[in-house]
Amino acid sequence: MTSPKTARADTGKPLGEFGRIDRYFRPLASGFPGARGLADDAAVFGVPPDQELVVTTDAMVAGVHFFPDDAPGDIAAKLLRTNLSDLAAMGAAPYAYTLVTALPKTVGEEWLAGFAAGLGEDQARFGIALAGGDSVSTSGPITLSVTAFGLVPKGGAVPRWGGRPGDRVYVTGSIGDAALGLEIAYGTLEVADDSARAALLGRLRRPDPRTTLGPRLVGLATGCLDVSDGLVADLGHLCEESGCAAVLESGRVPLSNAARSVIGDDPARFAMALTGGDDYELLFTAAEHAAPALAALSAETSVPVTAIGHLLEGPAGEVTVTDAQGRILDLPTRGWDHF
Ligand SMILES: Nc1ncnc2c1ncn2[C@@H]1O[C@H](COP(=O)(O)OP(=O)(O)O)[C@@H](O)[C@H]1O
Ligand SMILES: Cc1ncc(C[n+]2csc(CCOP(=O)(O)OP(=O)(O)O)c2C)c(N)n1
Ligand SMILES: [Mg+2]
Ligand SMILES: [Mg+2]
Ligand SMILES: [Mg+2]
Repeated sequence: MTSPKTARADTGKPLGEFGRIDRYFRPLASGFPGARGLADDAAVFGVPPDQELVVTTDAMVAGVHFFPDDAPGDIAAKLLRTNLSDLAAMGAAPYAYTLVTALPKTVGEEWLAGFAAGLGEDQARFGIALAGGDSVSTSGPITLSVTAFGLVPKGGAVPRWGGRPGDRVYVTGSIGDAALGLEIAYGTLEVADDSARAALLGRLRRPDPRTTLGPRLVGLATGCLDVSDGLVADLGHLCEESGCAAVLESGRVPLSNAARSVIGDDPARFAMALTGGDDYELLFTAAEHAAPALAALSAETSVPVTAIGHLLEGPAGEVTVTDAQGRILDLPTRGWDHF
């Protein structure tokens, strides 16, 4: 069903709530009939009979998740991608999303135009459409939330709690870039090499959700989640839910060239990489016999998959981090906690 509505003409006057929806958000919903042209009270969409809907919500607040003066297109990309990362962690393919914007009255149309353009680019990149949302004003900082809907074969969603003692622990891509990028953004880490600096800041601002690899883990991974709070903290979450413990061999944790050069032999920076979060890589477990299939999947999708440890019987949630010599590495924290 398509909406009879089209964007209003530009009259030069402030657009107001509905004018903004018309101009900036309606075009993002045009490819998705269930959005009903953003002209109805709600969206309506079905699910193919052999699939299930996977639903995830994440919010972002200026000053907490991004800097208030970050480019609006980057903010949009991070907002959508962090949610796509949660879909990937469930083994779900992107389908549709809803958007809540709570904006201070000082946020103008230039910001909104950049934000909507960023959403549009990523919608095309990841194959997802806007289905609806809400627009409110706030006397606080910019606050944004996306609810993402994904599709997974019935019964196939990969749980956090499927890990079993003896399983290997794997991570995609590389870890720590965003955490180092955050230190650069705060001005607490000096990086002279421009390309390393740009690479680390880039991973902070525009994470790379593993939307292609995630759905391929259905039936292969025993447990999975995405790394948002920090590698050690999130492995702890998987272990808590799986009722077991883990050993994380820190010497095996994949680092980008930029991260490796910035970390050097500084243990504090290495700890930052292991616990800083914002990675949006997939952290998953699989039985030992799945190793050849995972190697083939990694080659096929061009997404690095690295074995970094294993699960074992032990107190639920306990993560022992070892160094390259097998000694226990003491970390100041496991990861991000909002409270
Ligand atoms: N305010 C809330 N109301 C309901 N469920 C919540 C709330 N906050 C978190 N959760 C749920 O708690 C679990 C852990 O949340 P979270 O750590 O944010 O997961 P993730 O890192 O994947 O976003 C998720 O299942 C999430 O849906
Ligand atoms: C300005 C700024 N300060 C700090 C951070 C770091 N940071 C903020 S929240 C967070 C954890 C992930 O966010 P959360 O809301 O916990 O996402 P979820 O775990 O629900 O996916 C991190 C690492 C940041 N990205 N930007
Ligand atoms: Mg969350
Ligand atoms: Mg998650
Ligand atoms: Mg979190």
